[in-house]
Amino acid sequence: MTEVAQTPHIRPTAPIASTVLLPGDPLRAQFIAHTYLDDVQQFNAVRNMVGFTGTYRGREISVMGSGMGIPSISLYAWELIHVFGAKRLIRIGSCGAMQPDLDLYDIVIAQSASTDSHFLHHYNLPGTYAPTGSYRLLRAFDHAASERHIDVHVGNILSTDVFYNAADDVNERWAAMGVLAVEMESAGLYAVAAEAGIEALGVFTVSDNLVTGAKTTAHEREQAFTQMAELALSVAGKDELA
Ligand SMILES: O=P(O)(O)O[C@H]1O[C@H](CO)[C@@H](O)[C@H]1O
Ligand SMILES: O=c1cc[nH]c(=O)[nH]1
Repeated sequence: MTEVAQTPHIRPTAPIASTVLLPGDPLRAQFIAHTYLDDVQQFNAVRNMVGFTGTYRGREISVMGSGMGIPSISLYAWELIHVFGAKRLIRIGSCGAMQPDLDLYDIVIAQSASTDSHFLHHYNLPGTYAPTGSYRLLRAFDHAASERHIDVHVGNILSTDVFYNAADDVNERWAAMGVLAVEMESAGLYAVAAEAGIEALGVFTVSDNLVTGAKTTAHEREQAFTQMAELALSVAGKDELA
């Protein structure tokens, strides 16, 4: 009998699709799987980092929590790619807007992800690497959004290691460089995907605005980011990306 591959963090009890949506919050993964996918099977429960596979408009798609921060998403992304054959990883996260004109629930797409993390140093490159999202996925998202008359903000975001920063001017300094919003994973995801030669993109719903102080609740962050989930599913379900 062939043994099913497993890792310290993923012990599959069902197939894993080649396209995986990755919200940070495992309960957001569960909500999306049960709200949108047909024939859902849970494939992972290790550490309660639940993952599910089902079909969306007939195409197999998985959705799994990535946890918070680059150390967490990078190990799940690495295992999904190198052990379970994932070809497209789409992060669907929440972000804090750094620009005043971004409203709660606006959609941000990370063309690139600046970072204050040291994670990229382990690639030992002779310069500063620029983590970049997949242009093909970005174009598909942009297209899907304009078909639905949804405005998206596309640009550079910050993937930070520090949610509660002791210095009080960091957000303004990144914002002055045109950075749209802050989250905590995409720079690591983009690097892991780039090294493996697969596609990745980070898409976000604005959960709070660091300039105006507006914010959503934990429950809204789990269950109310439906526009982003629907966009991601429509892109993941496209034949031309398979
Ligand atoms: O809502 P998720 O996808 O977890 O994303 C954001 O929220 C968490 C912080 O609250 C970090 O993981 C950050 O990147
Ligand atoms: O990482 C994050 C995510 C949402 N809002 C923030 O301020 N930071």
